[in-house]
Amino acid sequence: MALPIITPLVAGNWKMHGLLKDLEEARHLQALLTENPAQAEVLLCPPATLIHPMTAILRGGLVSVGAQDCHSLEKGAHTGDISAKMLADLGARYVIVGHSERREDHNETSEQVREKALAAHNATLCAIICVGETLSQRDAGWAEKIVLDQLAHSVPDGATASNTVIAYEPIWAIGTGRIPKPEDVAVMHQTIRDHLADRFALGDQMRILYGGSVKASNAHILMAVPNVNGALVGGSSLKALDFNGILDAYRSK
Ligand SMILES: O=C[C@H](O)COP(=O)(O)O
Repeated sequence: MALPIITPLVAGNWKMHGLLKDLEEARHLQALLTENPAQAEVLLCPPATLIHPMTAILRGGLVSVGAQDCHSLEKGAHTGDISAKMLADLGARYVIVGHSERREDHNETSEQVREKALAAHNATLCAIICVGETLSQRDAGWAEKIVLDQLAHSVPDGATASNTVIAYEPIWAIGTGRIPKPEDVAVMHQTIRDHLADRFALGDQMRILYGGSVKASNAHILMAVPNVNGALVGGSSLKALDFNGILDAYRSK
């Protein structure tokens, strides 16, 4: 049977980095992509403070804008929180939910992540749902069990290939410069693919990103692993030239 054609997604997560002056990097990235397009969808997820000005700068171009988190409710008395509907109102098209930094810093459970993903869907945003194991869980041989449990509880039943993206991020690879062996990435992405294909009608077409210390020098190896349909990039997404180097994995030589 022929494999489905999946458009890869390369998403930059700026985390808590970026002031107004850094929008210049988004403008530069857009110019680099216009000059030399990549065979991938490209997304930047800046802090909430930059979503609106970034969408204004990137409007009509090749780079979409997303957010890094949302509340599970549409509105209400939740000081400091932002709803998915508000993010859509600003021009965001995606929202990351369940990043390991939020699971850790804010004690977010998979059940809460699922509610946030549902809120994203209801606001017509695509949810990028993050999963991944710690180093001790991997060393104990539990990595796949942990990720399958996170998927079972974090991905809502209404997920489709157009409203949901899965990002596999081994926590020990985030910001450390360490990456898993490509064969280990292949095993985990196949495990995730099997789960999605069993559960969802078009689960074989849902994008599965790899995240954790992706940079220009390793992207071509990681992006060539079967069932890796793009990347979730942290540190190397902050500078246009670094991010553009990763996109070379999706340009013809
Ligand atoms: O969201 C992005 C990931 O946490 C990866 O971050 P990193 O590329 O800095 O390792």
